[in-house]
Amino acid sequence: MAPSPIDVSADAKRVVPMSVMKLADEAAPLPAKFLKKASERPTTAHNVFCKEIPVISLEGIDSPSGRERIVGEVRDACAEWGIFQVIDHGVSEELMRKMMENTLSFFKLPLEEKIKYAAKPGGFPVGYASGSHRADDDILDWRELMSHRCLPKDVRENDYSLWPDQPEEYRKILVEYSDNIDRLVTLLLAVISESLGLPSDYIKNAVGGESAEQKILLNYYPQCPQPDLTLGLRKHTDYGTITVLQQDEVGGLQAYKEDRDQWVTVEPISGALVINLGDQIQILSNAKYCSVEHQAVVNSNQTRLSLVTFANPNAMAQMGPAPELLSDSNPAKYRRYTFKDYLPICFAQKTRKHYDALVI
Ligand SMILES: O=C(O)CCC(=O)C(=O)O
Ligand SMILES: [Fe+2]
Repeated sequence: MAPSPIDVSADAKRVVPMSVMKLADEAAPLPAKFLKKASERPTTAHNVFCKEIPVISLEGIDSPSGRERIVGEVRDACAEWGIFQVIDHGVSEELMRKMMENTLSFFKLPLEEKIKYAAKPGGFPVGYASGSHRADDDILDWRELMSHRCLPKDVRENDYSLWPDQPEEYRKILVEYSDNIDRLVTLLLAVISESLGLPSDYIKNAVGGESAEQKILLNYYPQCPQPDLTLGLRKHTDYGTITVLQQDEVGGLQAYKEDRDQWVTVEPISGALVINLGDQIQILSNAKYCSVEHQAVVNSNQTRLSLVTFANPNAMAQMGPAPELLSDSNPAKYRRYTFKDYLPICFAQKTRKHYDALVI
């Protein structure tokens, strides 16, 4: 008997047990595999937006007074929120729109086509997955995802077999987007360095300069028959340096405001990009800044897309609190490590606060 077209390998079968998009079309009730524990279910709706999360214009970054304002606003946003939005950031709205269109076209392909790019289980997914990319997950997330290793360039070039050849412009647009977001990341790392009183190139150098890693993750959250009982993406912190997130107009990204014990929903602002601090900034800043816990909620009548760029250190980068920030009154809170050793901690430990494993 000819193998079924989706039966591409034992690994792929484990990673892509079903299409969440297809389940969404079949409507209620929510399959039990997606039922989150009561303590993990959403408490704030996808469309109740928090107006306090800072929105920072990067216009004027090249003038001394503009830069001073931006560094000050970024310092406050990092210390108070760990998440903020940027506008006037130099990534064109046309490119952002094309990325959204291409991503949507990819997810609309038949499952047989998407599964050609199925991610292997374990670690950070590379390729397509649905519900979860972990082989051992009991409760799944209500999302499909597609993910690519984009930088450094030699990694990207080795990875093209997992880059779809349709829609036609997918690869070209993704490369352009990757390069544009990388420029923005370089700028933001300079501003964050300055906001900590460090030289502009400090963090960029600490994470491996031009050898730093970039991954782009595309999330598709179908409409969900019972959104109160599940999540599009469970709560976590991002393990890398910083994350740049483009979301559509639906809303669903939520950040946990620890001092208020409250989940707040990030308002979708056309043309804006959301910036999340990752664990590496928390550790490098010796917890002056914190990586924010966040999650994605879903809703019953709209699908949602988010395009997420992770700027991570190079695997061999030596990470730890910046010695320049330490003193007798501010001793190191975390031990030093090689970034490649951080990932197994993240994926072995099912808790969200991976950096706890490094606390001195
Ligand atoms: O879709 C979102 O808004 C959140 C995505 C996210 O946090 C992630 O992919 O790490
Ligand atoms: Fe995240």
